[in-house]
Amino acid sequence: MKVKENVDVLARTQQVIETALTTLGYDSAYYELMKEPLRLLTVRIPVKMDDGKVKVFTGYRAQHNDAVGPTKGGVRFHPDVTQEEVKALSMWMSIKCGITNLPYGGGKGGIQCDPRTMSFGELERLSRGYVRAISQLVGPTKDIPAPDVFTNSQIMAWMMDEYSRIREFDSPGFITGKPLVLGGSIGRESSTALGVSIVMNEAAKVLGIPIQKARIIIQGFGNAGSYLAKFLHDAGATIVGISDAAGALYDPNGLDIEHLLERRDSFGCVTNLFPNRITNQELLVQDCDILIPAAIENQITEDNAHLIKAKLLVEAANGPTTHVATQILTERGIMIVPDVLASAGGVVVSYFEWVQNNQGYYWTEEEVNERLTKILVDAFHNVYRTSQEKKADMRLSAYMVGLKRVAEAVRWRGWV
Ligand SMILES: NC(=O)C1=CN([C@@H]2O[C@H](COP(=O)(O)OP(=O)(O)OC[C@H]3O[C@@H](n4cnc5c(N)ncnc54)[C@H](O)[C@@H]3O)[C@@H](O)[C@H]2O)C=CC1
Ligand SMILES: O=C(O)CCC(=O)C(=O)O
Repeated sequence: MKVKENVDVLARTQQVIETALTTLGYDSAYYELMKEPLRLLTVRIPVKMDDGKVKVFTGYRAQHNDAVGPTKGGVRFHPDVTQEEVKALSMWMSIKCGITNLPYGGGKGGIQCDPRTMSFGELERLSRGYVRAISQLVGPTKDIPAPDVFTNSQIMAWMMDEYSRIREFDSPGFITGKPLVLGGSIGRESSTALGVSIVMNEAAKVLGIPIQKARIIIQGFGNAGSYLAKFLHDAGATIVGISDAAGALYDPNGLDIEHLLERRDSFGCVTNLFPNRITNQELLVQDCDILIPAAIENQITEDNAHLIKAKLLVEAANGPTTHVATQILTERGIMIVPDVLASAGGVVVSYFEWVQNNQGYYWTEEEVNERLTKILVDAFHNVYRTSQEKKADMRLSAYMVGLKRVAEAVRWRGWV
């Protein structure tokens, strides 16, 4: 009987990190240091619920490596959050920051909860409780959180306010993804999607796919997926499929994106309004030129990789494709723009937000977009060139580019 592939995100990340460091010629001590976060904090957060009862939530904050600079990465609120997932997510952040030359290492946080079933007040108390629990470990020069799945600018605002109260001074640089009036950056909300479209354009040029004629499927209709649908639709592409946690919609003639954007709820759900929806798994194997997973991990596995019809897979989500699926798709000649490159636009504009907070001087939309575009176009070509030179797949190449920067900082500091 065939053994099922191990889809554990931490194990597969460690595997690629080890291969990347070995290929780059670093000795095993570098891998020993980087195969786990330097620090992982687990916290228990008591929250008074609206019915008067206390519910205790589990949360995490992982700091993968701070040799390059303070750690940086989002906080997710999701029922499936685990310690292993948060660790892997923090490692991916180190690689993203390395690829884009940001002065950060990787961090990530998460709370096991379902914000879709919680009131505004309960969410505020949970967000503030999380900050109180992790406040010793984080800060504008230590570790800077940001939004991720099911967290948004309101949650960032509560977290920033709680941190400022604890420290007794206004600390906008503690967190990014804030509302503009509290020191947010123009363009942060749409930056992950804009970044995906920038690197996708570069990949499409390499493959000779004209975006205006491309048929595109996007899995996930939240922050990343919905802005992406808008940008690509506005650029003339045909969005033939979208999905959310409730299911998926597919129309080979193109979906009415404006209507779907108007009807989606604050958790990125809209397909529940349509009786003709299909499943997320059915959507992924429909006909298209470009497939963009923008939801959660482990969506493309050994079970469906051989059925994918797209010529280009652009990973807006973190970790959507397993190790075996990466091999199958690469062998089939399908180009993968890996998560650590494709979804880096968010952290790049978060960095711009932090710089603006430190300066107290705010940039225009043109300045943000121009700088973001330059960083990501360079990053794409650096990773693509590495893949050609080393005859490596795009994921391994991205890990090599990102980890080299971390390894060099580790070496100069004399840690290894
Ligand atoms: N928001 C950001 O700045 C960044 C987000 N990302 C990644 O992009 C992906 C999406 O994040 P956001 O758009 O921010 O989150 P979001 O919370 O705004 O949207 C999540 C979307 O995924 C859908 N979803 C949730 N569970 C699902 C499931 N089991 N099956 C199918 N769909 C499901 C939701 O319905 C929603 O449409 C995540 O992997 C995240 O880590 C990466 C870089 C930055
Ligand atoms: O904006 C940030 O600092 C981090 C975004 C993030 O969590 C990610 O890229 O996965």
